[in-house]
Amino acid sequence: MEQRFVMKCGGSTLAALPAAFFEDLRRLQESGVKPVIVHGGGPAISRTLEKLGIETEFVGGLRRTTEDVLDVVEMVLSGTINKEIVRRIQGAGARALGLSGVDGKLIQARPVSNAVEIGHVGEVTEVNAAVIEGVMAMGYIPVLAPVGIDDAGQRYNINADTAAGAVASQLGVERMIVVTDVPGILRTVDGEKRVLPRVTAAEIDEMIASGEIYGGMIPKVKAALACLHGNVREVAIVSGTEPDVLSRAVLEGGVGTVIEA
Ligand SMILES: Nc1ncnc2c1ncn2[C@@H]1O[C@H](COP(=O)(O)OP(=O)(O)O)[C@@H](O)[C@H]1O
Ligand SMILES: CC(=O)N[C@@H](CCC(=O)OP(=O)(O)O)C(=O)O
Repeated sequence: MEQRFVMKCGGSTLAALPAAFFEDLRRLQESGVKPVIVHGGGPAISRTLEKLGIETEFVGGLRRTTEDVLDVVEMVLSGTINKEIVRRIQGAGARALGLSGVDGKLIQARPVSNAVEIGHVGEVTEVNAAVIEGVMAMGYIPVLAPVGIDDAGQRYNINADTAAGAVASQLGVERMIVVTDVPGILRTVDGEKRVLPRVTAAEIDEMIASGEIYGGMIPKVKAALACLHGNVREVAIVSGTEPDVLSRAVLEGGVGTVIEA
């Protein structure tokens, strides 16, 4: 079986991911499935900025990224977090290769349209799929930090959901699994919070407008809607602490909230 998928691993859930999560990933890889990981690390970036006394703020869900902030973003994402995930995968007995979007120009980017206001934040223009595929062909799980680069060598801070969606599109995988700290998109029905098993683009628009989808869930649903074309036919938003969540989401489907093309 040759089945590929992109997994986005959110900073909100990294510390809570049990060893069993990475063992599940190893078993999937052993069964012939090829994962590509794109990770976040927003909370760790915020903690480090705070320790260094550098102010940080989010504008429309994106971190305002000055030159000083960019240094910390790269240090934390491409260094600490990227290597932590690589170590955990290796600890589970699988092979992983950690890279950022700067390495081999894996994630090429340009400034977002409101860059004057929010600084060095990027949007993806191109993903070097051939190198990612080469890493997979060697039997390694690519682990990508969402720092992008342009032809002039400028680095960009890219939201990890956006970067994962772009990687999924360009690799043409069938599924993207967004691993986070909630079991899916929640909606209050009869005073009770419930996970929506499926959600349409129209419902997403409605829930953003009503404030039922807010904060860090907004870039996830936007990235999902943006990548659902071509081969990408399903994005699942799942919790990383549910047993065997990855293998169930990849092999069976119907886990967490599913957004379909
Ligand atoms: N409708 C919703 N259902 C579930 N979570 C939501 C919803 N709207 C907003 N959220 C928030 O989105 C968060 C996940 O986004 P975020 O904290 O950015 O995670 P990550 O680091 O995994 O990207 C949840 O913890 C929750 O606070
Ligand atoms: C531009 C922008 O906001 N970049 C994010 C990159 C990390 C990220 O997206 O991490 P999570 O997936 O854990 O939220 C940031 O600086 O926090």
